[in-house]
Amino acid sequence: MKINILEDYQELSQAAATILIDRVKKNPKSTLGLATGGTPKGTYQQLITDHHQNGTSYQHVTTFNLDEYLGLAGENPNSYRYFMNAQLFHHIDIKIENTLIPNGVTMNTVEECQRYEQLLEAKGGVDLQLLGIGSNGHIGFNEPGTSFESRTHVVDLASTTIKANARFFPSIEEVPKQAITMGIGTIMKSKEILLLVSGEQKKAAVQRLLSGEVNEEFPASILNQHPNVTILMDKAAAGQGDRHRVLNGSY
Ligand SMILES: O=P(O)(O)OC[C@H]1O[C@](O)(CO)[C@@H](O)[C@@H]1O
Repeated sequence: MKINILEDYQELSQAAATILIDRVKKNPKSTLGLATGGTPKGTYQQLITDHHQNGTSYQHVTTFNLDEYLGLAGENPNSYRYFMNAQLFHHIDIKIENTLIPNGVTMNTVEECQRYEQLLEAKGGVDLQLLGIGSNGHIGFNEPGTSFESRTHVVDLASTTIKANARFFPSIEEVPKQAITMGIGTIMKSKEILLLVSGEQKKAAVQRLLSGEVNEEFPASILNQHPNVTILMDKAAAGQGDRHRVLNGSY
C-alpha cells in the first residue's frame, strides 16, 4: 500500500483529484469507480474546477458508483444518483448514460444486482476505484461480516451507519435501512484503488486498517491484499503522533 499524508482536507482533495485527472488523461476511455458520502465531495469540486480551467474531458469515461439506497429514486435529493448528478456529473462533460449507479427502486433486486455485475464485466472492470471508509471499516455499504467474496448485493445497514448518515437526512427515521452495494469481491477486482480518509473520527479505522489484520469483521482490511492501493489521509485521520511512523511511504 502506498500511504500519503496530506496537511488537511483541502490538500487531500487536491491530491485525489490530481490522481484521477492523470488517469483520465492517460486513458480517456477510463472506467472509474466512484463513491459518495462526505469525503469525496472536495475531490469532485476539484475535478469540476479542473474541467472548467484546463478542459479535462470525460466524454469517453464510464463511471460505476459503489452503492445506492434501496427505496430512493434518482429524483430524491438523498439518493446517491441525485448526489452524483449534483456534485459532479452535471458540471462536467460526461455522458449521463455512461454514469452507472444501482437502481434503488428496482422491482427485482436480484436481477438488478446481476445486471450491475454484468455491466461491470462488459466494461472490463473498474480501472480506478475511489473509496471512502466507514468508522466501522465498511467500504461501499459492505458492513462488518460481509464475505470478502461478495458481489453486488442488498445489505442491511448497520445501526452505526444509519446514525452516521442521518446527518444528510431531515431525520434519522428517513434514512433507508437497506442499500444495494458493489460487493467486496467486486471492489477487489478494480485494477487500482484510491482510498480517501479524512478527520479524526476515522483515526481508529485507519489504525486498524494499517495493523495489517485481514478479517471480515473489518471489511476494509481486505485492501491489505490488493496489489495497487493508495491511501490518502489528512493529518487528523493519521493522528498527530502517527505522522512520522507512516510518512509518505510504503509499509
Ligand atoms: O465519507 P463519509 O461520509 O465519512 O462516508 C464514508 C463511507 O460511508 C458511505 O457513505 C456509506 O455509508 C460510503 O459511501 C463512504 O465511503
